[in-house]
Amino acid sequence: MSGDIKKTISELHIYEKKLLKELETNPDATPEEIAKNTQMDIKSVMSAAGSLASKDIIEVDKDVEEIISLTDNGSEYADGGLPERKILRVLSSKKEMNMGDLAKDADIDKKETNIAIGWLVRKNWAKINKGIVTITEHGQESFKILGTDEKLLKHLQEAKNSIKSNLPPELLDGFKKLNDRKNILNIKKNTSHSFKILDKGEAILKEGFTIQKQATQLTHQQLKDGEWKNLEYRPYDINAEAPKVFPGKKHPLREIIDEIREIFLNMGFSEENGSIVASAFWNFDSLFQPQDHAAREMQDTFYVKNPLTCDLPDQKLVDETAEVHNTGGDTGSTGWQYEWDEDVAKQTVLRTHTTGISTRYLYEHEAPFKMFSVGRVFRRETITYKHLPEFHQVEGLVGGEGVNYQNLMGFLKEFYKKLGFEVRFRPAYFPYTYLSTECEVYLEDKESWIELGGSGMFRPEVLKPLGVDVPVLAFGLGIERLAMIRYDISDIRMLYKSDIKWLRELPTTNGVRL
Ligand SMILES: N[C@@H](Cc1ccccc1)C(=O)O
Repeated sequence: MSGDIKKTISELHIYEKKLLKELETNPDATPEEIAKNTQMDIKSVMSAAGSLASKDIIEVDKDVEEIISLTDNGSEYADGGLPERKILRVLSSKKEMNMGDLAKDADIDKKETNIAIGWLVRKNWAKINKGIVTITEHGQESFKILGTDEKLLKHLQEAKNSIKSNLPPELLDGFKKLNDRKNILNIKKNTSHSFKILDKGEAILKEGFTIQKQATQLTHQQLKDGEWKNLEYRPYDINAEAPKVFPGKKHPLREIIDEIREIFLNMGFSEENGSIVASAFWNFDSLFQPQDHAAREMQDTFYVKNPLTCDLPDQKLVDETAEVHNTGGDTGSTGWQYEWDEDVAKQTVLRTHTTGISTRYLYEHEAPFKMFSVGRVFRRETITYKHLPEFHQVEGLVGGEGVNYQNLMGFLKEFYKKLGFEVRFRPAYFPYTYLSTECEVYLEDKESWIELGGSGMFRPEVLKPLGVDVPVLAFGLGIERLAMIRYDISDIRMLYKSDIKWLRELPTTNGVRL
């Protein structure tokens, strides 16, 4: 028991202790008095009391008092009498009268007269016949005796404010009568609290405690001079509500991009960047995309006006690219069998994929290759829940002796696994790869597979002109769709909406709401 009490004491807040001590010396103190004596504000007193009550240390009683006073109308009745009394008074000397005269003599208005007469008739103090009112014998006898309602009127007029529970019991009946009539009484409710120490509170007081400010922080000095040993410590309240704070944080899309970059860097890839404005040569021709390919048509590609054209790379590369397009050169292919047009290759485009970075990288570097790049790409797409005209891709390639299609599947599987996705592969077609494959992931709520990106082994028609004679695997994967699944959003546009509520509430990848 004593152990329990000690534990309870150690968990008491300083306000609770102050309140308890005050009640010990001043058991009947009101909350206001306690507030004054302990120099707490009334709110703290009440919350400390509530807290003590919840631990069965004290009891909090609530008392509601009804304070009764007279309205102006009620005051008038107290002075001059109730309307029915006035009428009875007039009738007692005149015996019978018509209603109009009665109202005039009694000095009350018609409506009140009617009500009062109705009341007198019901009590058998008066009778009415064809508009003539007469007093009964019973009325004659009793008109001088005041009713309890009239006595209460007098009482209230003298007392001004009366507490209902203090009224003389014989007047309570009068209260009911007056309260049933409108506009005579004002009733105000006053709530007051009183406290009572319970057994557990007594035990705590018996055990004794000091009221000491509880320490929440230690100073260097307190540690040094040993004062920390004498301090009373404020216990932790792990249930206390903490304010929500929303400090700045990375945009979810940026976060997933950085995570992707980290995965590739960890897998030994080096990072490359390119410009979003590119020549058709790098974006299409270097990838053996025929110059009449559908993707180059206006509905898919944004062509740039300024600069309208780009310089082509050095002539040897241009010539070999042209040759491959026209005849296949010495790649074993027949090419596209047309007249490759330099002017088409010079056009400026907003890159439609990041794969142009890959061909350029292969041209500018020596094998072995292991490179990735993250960037924005642009396509004239109709906006839907899974399509945006501008989105991010992560592009990558691995090239060297012995690199093969199985390695490609291995890299992709590994990459998606690290991000937390299970993917499936299906055969696909790209003009620049063979074999080619597309990765897909299942969307639960749409009940469909969604394409995440393409990949394949670069064709000799691509590699030869670039001067590469080792096999190269390559991939280009969409990022927004991954973000959609990761953040469980059903519409890709959410990523660009700047919906501050969503951005704030969304936990960061490591689960912290930061
Ligand atoms: N460029 C393709 C993806 C891809 C990259 C590399 C090789 C094969 C396919 C796309 O944007 O969909």
